[in-house]
Amino acid sequence: MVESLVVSLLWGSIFFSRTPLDGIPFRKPYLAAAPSSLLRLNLIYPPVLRFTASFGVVAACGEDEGNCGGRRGLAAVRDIMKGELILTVPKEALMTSESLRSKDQKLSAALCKYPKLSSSQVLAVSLLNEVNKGKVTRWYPYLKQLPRSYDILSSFGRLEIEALQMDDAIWTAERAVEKDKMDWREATALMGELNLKHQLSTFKAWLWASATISSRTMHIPWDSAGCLCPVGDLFNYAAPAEEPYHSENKACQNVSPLHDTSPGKVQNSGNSVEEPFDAHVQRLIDAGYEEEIAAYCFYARRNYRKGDQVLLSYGTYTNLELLEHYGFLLHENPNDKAFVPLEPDMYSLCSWPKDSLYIHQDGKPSFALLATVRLWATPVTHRRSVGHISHSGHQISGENEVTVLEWIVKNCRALLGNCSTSIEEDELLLNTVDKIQDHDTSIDFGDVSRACIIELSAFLEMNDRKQCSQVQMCRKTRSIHRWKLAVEWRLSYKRILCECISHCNERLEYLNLNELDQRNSDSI
Ligand SMILES: C[S@@+](CC[C@H](N)C(=O)[O-])C[C@H]1O[C@@H](n2cnc3c(N)ncnc32)[C@H](O)[C@@H]1O
Repeated sequence: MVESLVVSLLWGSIFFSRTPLDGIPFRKPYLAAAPSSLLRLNLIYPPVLRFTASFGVVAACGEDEGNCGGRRGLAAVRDIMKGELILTVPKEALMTSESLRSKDQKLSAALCKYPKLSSSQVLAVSLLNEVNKGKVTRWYPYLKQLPRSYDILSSFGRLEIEALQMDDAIWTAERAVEKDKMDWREATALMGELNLKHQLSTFKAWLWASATISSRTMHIPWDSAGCLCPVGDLFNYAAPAEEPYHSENKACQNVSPLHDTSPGKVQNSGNSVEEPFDAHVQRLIDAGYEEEIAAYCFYARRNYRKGDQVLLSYGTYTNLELLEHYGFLLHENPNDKAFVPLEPDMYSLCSWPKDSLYIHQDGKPSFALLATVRLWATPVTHRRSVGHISHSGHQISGENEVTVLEWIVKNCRALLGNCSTSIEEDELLLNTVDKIQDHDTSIDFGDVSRACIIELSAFLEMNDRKQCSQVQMCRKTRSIHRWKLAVEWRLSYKRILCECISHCNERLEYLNLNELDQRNSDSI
């Protein structure tokens, strides 16, 4: 049996660091110092007292705001084996639209009048309605510890969106903002009927509710909006590691934010999962709702040492998707991708879905991208006869391959050339901003472009804290954080494009050498 509750909650400043959380252990001294107490966990939400847990809750809030987005996580209080059940959260402790409306007649009656609202809109209104109740709701302790603001794309302002630089990303961010605006407008009549306080009916409040749902809900079979799961929603993310690296089968990935946690785990009599796993089955199954015991169950996806941070895979995401749904990105994300704009007639040439035509994080073009460009680079009259070669992933001819690689290089270069700053300038911007934030005033801007200076000036203005109220300071801090996320995102994207250029150039060199060898041997 899983040992009974050994949980501690600690507020400290462990993760006030710019390093990604993924893989970084919590500092053991903090963990050792953490008061192991049911009482502390009880602060989050009383029913968690009945949870089974074999990890500690380590809270780390390092910034001037109370609950700043993603600084807390869960750490093991003892060694944990891969496959062990580490947390169960009973159904009655899950916050769902259904559980909220079943205890609130007014909400239930009002919702009946708006059958066209989506599940996410219903959950957002239900969440705001619960917050509106203040201390009288049984959910108050849980609601109180939710982050006060988020950094998902729909919360980005103009400057932050423009800092993404790439058209696709800017479009994604604008679409996210628009979607939230539309959802909010459609729900305003319902919120009016519920007499929500003015500040809970604003677009800002809607953004908060929508971001809470996007970044914290977990998949449940009976509601596509998912559920909020106290304590379970403190697990931070690690990209699915055992993912076959170049798997391009998107169909079974990325099912839903937050946690694509398909149930179906095989369990043996002790609470560990049978080994060996089928890597495919293992991929996204470290948590899920289990009907038989009516609880959300969390399993360790690997072995952990005492003090390690315990991580969960929410699914397979590119950095832009992580930013869109969760408000963070990974500096080393094996599932990151870059997309180059294709020629219009390329789409009609292939049956591959558009999102399979991309460049891998290591710079290699995807199978589908290569196959498509190979066919496109073939004279129209020959395409039918060589279609099977491109579809099997082989090069059509040396000449064709050179055209393909050169086309990819040209397009990567064009994308990089369209950006107002270079990779080096982005690195410099991030370093400079860190220095400014660390109060180091001796900054050498060096030889940078005008765009870089304009962006830096905008940042300095943002960072100007003179005569700022506490609220304005918080707003500025968030804005700077989002802007940095945008710069980090475009930097990682540009690095993929650069890797791709190097990869294609190496291949071109190899092909040229081969051709030279061939010519030499022909002439002998
Ligand atoms: C389900 S919550 C996890 C708990 C959260 N850290 C907290 O303090 O409440 C998901 C959020 O945590 C943060 N997060 C999760 N994994 C992260 C990671 N690997 N790096 C940075 N932030 C992460 C992001 O803000 C994300 O939206």
